[in-house]
Amino acid sequence: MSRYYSYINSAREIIAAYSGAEPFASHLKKQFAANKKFGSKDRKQIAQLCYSYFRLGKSLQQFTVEEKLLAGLFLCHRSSNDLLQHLKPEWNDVIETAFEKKLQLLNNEVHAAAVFPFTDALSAGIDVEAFALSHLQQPDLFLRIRPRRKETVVHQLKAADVPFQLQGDDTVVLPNTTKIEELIMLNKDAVVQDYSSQRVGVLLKNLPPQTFHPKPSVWDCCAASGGKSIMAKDILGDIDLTVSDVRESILLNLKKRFAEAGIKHYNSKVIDLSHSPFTIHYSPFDLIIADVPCSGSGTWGRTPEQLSFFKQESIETYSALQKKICFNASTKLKPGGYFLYITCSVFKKENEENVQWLQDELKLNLLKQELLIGYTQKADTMFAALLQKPA
Ligand SMILES: C[S@@+](CC[C@H](N)C(=O)[O-])C[C@H]1O[C@@H](n2cnc3c(N)ncnc32)[C@H](O)[C@@H]1O
Repeated sequence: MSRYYSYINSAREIIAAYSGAEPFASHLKKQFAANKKFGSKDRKQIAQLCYSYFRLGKSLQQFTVEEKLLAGLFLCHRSSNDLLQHLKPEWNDVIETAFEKKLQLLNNEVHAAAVFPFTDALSAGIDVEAFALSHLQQPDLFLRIRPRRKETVVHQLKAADVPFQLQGDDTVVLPNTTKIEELIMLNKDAVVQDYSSQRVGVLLKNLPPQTFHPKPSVWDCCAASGGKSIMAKDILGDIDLTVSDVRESILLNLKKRFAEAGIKHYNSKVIDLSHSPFTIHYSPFDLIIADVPCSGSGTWGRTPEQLSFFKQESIETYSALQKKICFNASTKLKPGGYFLYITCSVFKKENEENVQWLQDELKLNLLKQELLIGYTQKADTMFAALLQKPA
């Protein structure tokens, strides 16, 4: 059997063994670890086959897995590929051709509703066709340069001779394959942060700083590894920062990252905000950042297996959890304080419908809400809303 058939077989077996219970990246890692025969070139090719397959979502159901693997490789890539050249040369010959022409070659059977089947649940303002088909491309890697580190970062990227683009004042766009941790001091000089996530910062930049005495007290109540906290510190300057998340192991990652970022003074606590009551020191807060757990549907370009494995019923479960977290967190907001609600979801039940609930049930005033469209820029799509508690 040629090595190309062997790649196809391996990809087919790895996909067949995947249940959707964990991220596909973890499954793939375990499969490769259990199968030492794969060298790094083999792993790269097999991973590319699997990811391209998942990018097609529920399209081409009538194809065999082998045909779908090849179709994925053909549609999701724009440069010649040895495997395709060997097994489907007529497609490899036209791999650089316009996307619409490639779709025609597949009888237009790869279309929006087949790639992304949850279109009726989308937030307002999403171009269904463009959003769904954006999943066929791997998103870029984005960095947010930290204050006063631009020269250093640009110098290091130039010295490493990697292709990069500066976007706006402090965003760097890189190919997703860049091993950025080997090139710059991550977290000290720049953080890996999607472009849309960086745009949430605009809402923080517009807060009136003179209203906080002596400095803003901020609680990042779903902090994970602290991406939004580091951004809040970079934008708001000297803040009294409290971080919490549901598990200690998550906060351990945050502590490591904060040490690299030079953030020394903060309070941290494990809090499960789906339960009440709970205690937290230093409350009430001037600003609560609620970057809530969500479907992640705005980021499936990075986890395309979700296009096949996500269950629409989960949207309701996430929406209910988000309401609980917001209800509990908002009890620690000062009168006149700000509540920043964030998701990386494209579903209205997690976005504008929850913001309506925050207004109706928690009596918060909406200052601004925005769907942060990323699919036109090879970035994630997110949603953010800034609300204020009446004084
Ligand atoms: C979208 S992530 C936050 C990302 C983070 N703000 C950042 O910028 O890196 C959501 C976080 O909510 C946490 N979470 C999930 N359930 C929770 C709960 N019941 N109470 C508090 N946090 C929870 C998750 O552990 C996860 O870290």
